[in-house]
Amino acid sequence: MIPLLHDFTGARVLVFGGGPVGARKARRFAREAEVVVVSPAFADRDFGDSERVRAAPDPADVANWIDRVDPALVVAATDDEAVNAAIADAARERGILVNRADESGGRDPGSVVVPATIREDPVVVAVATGGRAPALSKYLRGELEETLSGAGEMATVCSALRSELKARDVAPTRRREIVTDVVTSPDIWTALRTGTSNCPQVIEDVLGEESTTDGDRP
Ligand SMILES: C[C@@]1(CC(=O)O)c2cc3[nH]c(cc4nc(cc5[nH]c(cc(n2)[C@H]1CCC(=O)O)[C@@](C)(CC(=O)O)[C@@H]5CCC(=O)O)C(CC(=O)O)=C4CCC(=O)O)c(CCC(=O)O)c3CC(=O)O
Ligand SMILES: NC(=O)C1=CN([C@@H]2O[C@H](COP(=O)(O)OP(=O)(O)OC[C@H]3O[C@@H](n4cnc5c(N)ncnc54)[C@H](O)[C@@H]3O)[C@@H](O)[C@H]2O)C=CC1
Repeated sequence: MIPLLHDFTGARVLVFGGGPVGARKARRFAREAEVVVVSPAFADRDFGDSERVRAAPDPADVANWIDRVDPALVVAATDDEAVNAAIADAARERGILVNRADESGGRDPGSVVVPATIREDPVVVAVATGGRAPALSKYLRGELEETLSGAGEMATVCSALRSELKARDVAPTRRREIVTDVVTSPDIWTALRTGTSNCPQVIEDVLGEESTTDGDRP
């Protein structure tokens, strides 16, 4: 399986199953997509900003639901294996992505695994184990959260710095050196994490140093 980032803005996601797992997937996709959850019962959970429809389609009905909702992705999160299998078949026949929550390895074409995710916007890190060990994905997410602290702010600094350097016609090789120095500087990481510096301040410091260096050149 190959990790990709998929933009679900304006897309629909159809979730079958209103248990804790269906709720978790609904919350996740509702960040961007229009989510519809179909289930005979809904656990007392947060389903995010999703539409809930009370129904218990049998395996022969799921294709009709998919055709009606016309989703980009279908999630099979019921506790009924025959229903989940029918959902996967119907999605595959229609070329729609499918996430089966009740399956680990041996996945079919078009199937999607939902990774454990760390967000430090705009930085995103996803962890998966090929479906083998979801508990490990969850554990590693916890570990990585600490490592990634400040990465969002660092991304903002790099992006603004690149624009500034381009605007000043700094040569591409020199631009790369400067950005690499910033991103590998333990002092800047610490300053961003502790809030003792911020994006405009870092950029002012770096550009100040760069113009001094320029001035020193023969
Ligand atoms: C294949 C996959 C399909 C998919 O759902 O996309 C899948 C499948 C299954 N999960 C099962 C169990 C558990 N899943 C979790 C947790 C998470 N599971 C997630 C993803 C995935 N789970 C995909 C693979 C990801 C990968 O490659 O690693 C996470 C990362 C993302 C999310 O779901 O949002 C989320 C953590 C989110 C976070 O906190 O960051 C926990 C831990 C807990 O609940 O505390 C347990 C109990 C402990 C255990 O069993 O490991 C079972 C057995 C059911 C049974 O029979 O009992 C199956 C089915 C099977 O394995 O056959
Ligand atoms: N991917 C993951 O992280 C995990 C996956 N699982 C798997 O996912 C499945 C769902 O997990 P839970 O939410 O904990 O189970 P659950 O049993 O609490 O919920 C299942 C939901 O499916 C609904 N349902 C039953 N028949 C349906 C139908 N025909 N159409 C639509 N909805 C229907 C039920 O009303 C219930 O709301 C489990 O059977 C298990 O195999 C379990 C734990 C974690």
